[in-house]
Amino acid sequence: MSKPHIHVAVGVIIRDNGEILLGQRPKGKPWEDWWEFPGGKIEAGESVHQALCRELKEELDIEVEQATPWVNFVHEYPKNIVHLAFWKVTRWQGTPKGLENQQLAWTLPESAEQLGQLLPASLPPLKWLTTPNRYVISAIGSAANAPAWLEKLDTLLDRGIRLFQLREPNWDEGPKAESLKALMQETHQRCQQKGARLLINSIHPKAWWSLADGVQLKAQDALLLEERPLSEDKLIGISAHNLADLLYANILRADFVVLGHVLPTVSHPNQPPLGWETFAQLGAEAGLPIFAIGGMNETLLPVAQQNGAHGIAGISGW
Ligand SMILES: Nc1nc2c([nH]c(=O)n2[C@H]2C[C@H](O)[C@@H](COP(=O)(O)OP(=O)(O)OP(=O)(O)O)O2)c(=O)[nH]1
Ligand SMILES: [Mg+2]
Repeated sequence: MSKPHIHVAVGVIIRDNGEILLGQRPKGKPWEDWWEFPGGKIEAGESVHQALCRELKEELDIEVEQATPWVNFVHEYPKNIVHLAFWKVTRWQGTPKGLENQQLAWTLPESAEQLGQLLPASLPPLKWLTTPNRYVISAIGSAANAPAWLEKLDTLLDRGIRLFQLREPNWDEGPKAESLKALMQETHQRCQQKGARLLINSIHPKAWWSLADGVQLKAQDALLLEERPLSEDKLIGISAHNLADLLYANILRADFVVLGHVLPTVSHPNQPPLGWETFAQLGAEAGLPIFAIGGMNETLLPVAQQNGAHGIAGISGW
């Protein structure tokens, strides 16, 4: 017999200091005592947003004021298949109370598992939450431009950017040059000092990926792989342009996807942009956090998030 599908609206309620709210499932429900994000089943005729607001009122007595779609994630349990629509809730009225006699706890994502066992499908969001939401991509070109790049890097680190990508298809000595490797190592060291991460585009040698914090795979390079190419402690991003790329990112168990280009951009003048509507539709199928790329700048981060993005990525615009 085929398993039933359950559609659930889930609130990832986030305080300004990064803490999230978890609740312990009440006695008598399936998975009693396991920790989860507040939320519950979407009823017939309800939108996800309506279900989210209703569930958070019923379970916590809060009124949602600001919420954005984040990741739709499917998980197969022994008895059913759950479709979890994770939404970020960033503003609400009232103080959460356990109206179903459930225990509640505020915790940083990295400490959440100290509370006790979390539902299996609720573990991936803890890792996603540690992924920064602004992703800066290099375009340095040559060793002569290295001082200007390092100065820009320091400025961006000071501004709180915590995710970078080295991507130098047009490096004057070629993308495998020793001069570029040396600059990669200097860049990585400066990132490490500030707790930022540096990914290496897959046009560069594979040996560099694990010297840094992981890889950003071009879509066609991802398709050549059969499994996740690096261990869980590294980050894997995949550049996607269509639904097939997104689904393949899932198979490779990537950490996130960069999807675009969303708006017109000088780097792809002859290809039509996706636009926000298509971005949102495709993103809803990804099952992973998504960065919007193409014509982005920081003022567009809220727009991107309203359209389901985890964050924004780009070369210029910082
Ligand atoms: N709320 C929530 N549900 C989750 C999470 N992770 C996860 O696998 N689930 C699963 C467990 C359940 O099978 C389903 C949610 O159903 P539920 O029992 O909470 O639904 P509900 O609040 O509407 O409760 P009820 O009225 O049906 O008793 O989704 C999570 O983080 N939060
Ligand atoms: Mg519930």
